[in-house]
Amino acid sequence: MAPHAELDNGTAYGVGHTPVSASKEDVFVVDSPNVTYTDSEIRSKYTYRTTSVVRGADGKYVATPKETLYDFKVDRKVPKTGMMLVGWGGNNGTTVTAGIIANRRGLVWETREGPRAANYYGSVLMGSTMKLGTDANTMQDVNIPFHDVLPLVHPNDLVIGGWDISRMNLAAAMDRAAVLEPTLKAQVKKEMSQMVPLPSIYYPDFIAANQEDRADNLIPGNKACTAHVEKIRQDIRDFKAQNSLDKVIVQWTANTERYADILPGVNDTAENLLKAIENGHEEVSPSTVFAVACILEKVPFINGSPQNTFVPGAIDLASKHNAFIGGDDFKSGQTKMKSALVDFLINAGIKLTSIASYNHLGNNDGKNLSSQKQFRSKEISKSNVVDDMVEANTVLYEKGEHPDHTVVIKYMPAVGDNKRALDEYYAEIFLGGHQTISIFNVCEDSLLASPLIIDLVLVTEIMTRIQWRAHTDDEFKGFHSVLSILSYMLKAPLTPPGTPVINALAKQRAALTNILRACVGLEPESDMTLEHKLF
Ligand SMILES: NC(=O)c1ccc[n+]([C@@H]2O[C@H](COP(=O)([O-])OP(=O)(O)OC[C@H]3O[C@@H](n4cnc5c(N)ncnc54)[C@H](O)[C@@H]3O)[C@@H](O)[C@H]2O)c1
Ligand SMILES: O=P([O-])([O-])O[C@@H]1[C@@H](O)[C@H](O)[C@@H](O)[C@H](O)[C@@H]1O
Repeated sequence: MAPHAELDNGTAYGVGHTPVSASKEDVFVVDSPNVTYTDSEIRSKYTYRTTSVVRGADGKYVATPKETLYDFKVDRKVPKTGMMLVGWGGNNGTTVTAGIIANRRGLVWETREGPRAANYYGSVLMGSTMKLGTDANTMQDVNIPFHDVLPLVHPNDLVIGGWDISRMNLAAAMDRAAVLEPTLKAQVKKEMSQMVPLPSIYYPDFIAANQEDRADNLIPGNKACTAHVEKIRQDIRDFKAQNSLDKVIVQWTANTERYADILPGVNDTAENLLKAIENGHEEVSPSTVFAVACILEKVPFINGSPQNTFVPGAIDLASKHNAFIGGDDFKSGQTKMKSALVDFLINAGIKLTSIASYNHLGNNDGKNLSSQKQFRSKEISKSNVVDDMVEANTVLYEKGEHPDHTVVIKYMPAVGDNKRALDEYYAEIFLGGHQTISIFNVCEDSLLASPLIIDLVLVTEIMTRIQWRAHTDDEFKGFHSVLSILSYMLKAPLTPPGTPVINALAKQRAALTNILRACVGLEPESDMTLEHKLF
């Protein structure tokens, strides 16, 4: 094998060699002096290119191209991974569980439109592709399944468990959810009937009073306490041991809670939050107790609902423990469409002036959201999704100017999980004209959200196997504990304190794609295709 170029800090990279250890499962191998494969890891030396801008006294910007050298290291061993859902007995929890079982067993079931086979449509990792590069001979794009970019966990291999305040087993809860075809349910019923959610914590003031009738599977105590944190931690350890897992990822897919007040001395720092829990402070929510338990257990915790689970004290605690957290609020249908459409309109130079965003739905989530405090949490996450795109366009919008934006959600039991979203986008166009876009979008909410739960687990899990260092440093470390890379799947992306929130859907997907590409030494996806323009 050709000699390795020894780099200052002892990292060896091949020099013009053919990688010898890319495993047979790999769809591709990167042949570069900056990428080295061993049986246990992929190492890459990555040049991160940005543009640093300063504004001179004359008001002119000075843009300076900047290069930063990073080393990335990916652990290639795919761990046996558990996914524990808080709210496992809900519409999303039962649907994602049935969906993974159906895929694992390759099930086919009869429907009115004929037979349907299990799939992972709606998962960006399992259902989409990324451009690997250009065919050296035909000059055509070569695209690969997104899932193949790095050695990711396969959802079929996930071991699933979780908690619910309702004791209903997963088969009965699946019937209660009324999401799936009877012919599919019949095939997974037996296996799911053996799945029973662990008892959970229930602090009535945080979710709608109309949820009380399901609360029959409770850990004693109706406000935060250290015992609750320790019980959840023990549940996680027990689940991991009983299933011989290497890793566990926890997600909140329980009901939307009201916002917690941010109180100095209570939840503003890690120390105060732990003290508040010890003292049974009533402003600490169940979701924050779960987050604290996961952080202390160093198990990643993702919030799929819109409430402010990650109060400043929780973010501080995660950072101190180098524990991954991510959120908020799955971005499944109406908002996903909004983040793409607003991106398109504003970046086409069309001045969006109002967004009317209405929907009605009849599932239990909608029932919980019929309570004003819980709706307010959702209204915030559904409203803020346009802010970055508006603020970035100073040609269309004055500072502080933004489109009118209203969000309405109504509970209409008859339509069940099949939410009806009606949107109107109203914009100013050339020479005083207007464009009005009206959308009627039936979102089968749980069938749209479940693939996101899978993507969130798979991306979070690989992030626990990626380390980085500045090329001149000796020590590798993990990404920041707040996983903003998850933003594509979330309405209100949580980002490291002080960093910008990106909601534009295309940018979010590009960030996810290009960070994972960098970990195997590949340049960011470029649509310049100069090879097709300069000849
Ligand atoms: N498309 C979608 O379905 C979608 C999109 C974005 C966000 N969400 C959010 O995901 C969450 C779940 O949605 P869903 O449709 O599955 O709702 P759901 O009401 O069907 O399920 C929620 C489950 O959480 C349980 N629960 C409530 N409090 C709990 C606690 N403290 N501990 C454990 N379990 C608890 C409930 O018993 C219920 O089974 C909601 O907050 C919803 O706003 C859903
Ligand atoms: O993701 P999305 O379709 O924009 O938003 C949805 C809302 O429209 C719906 O009312 C709510 O019940 C779901 O939890 C979800 O938040």
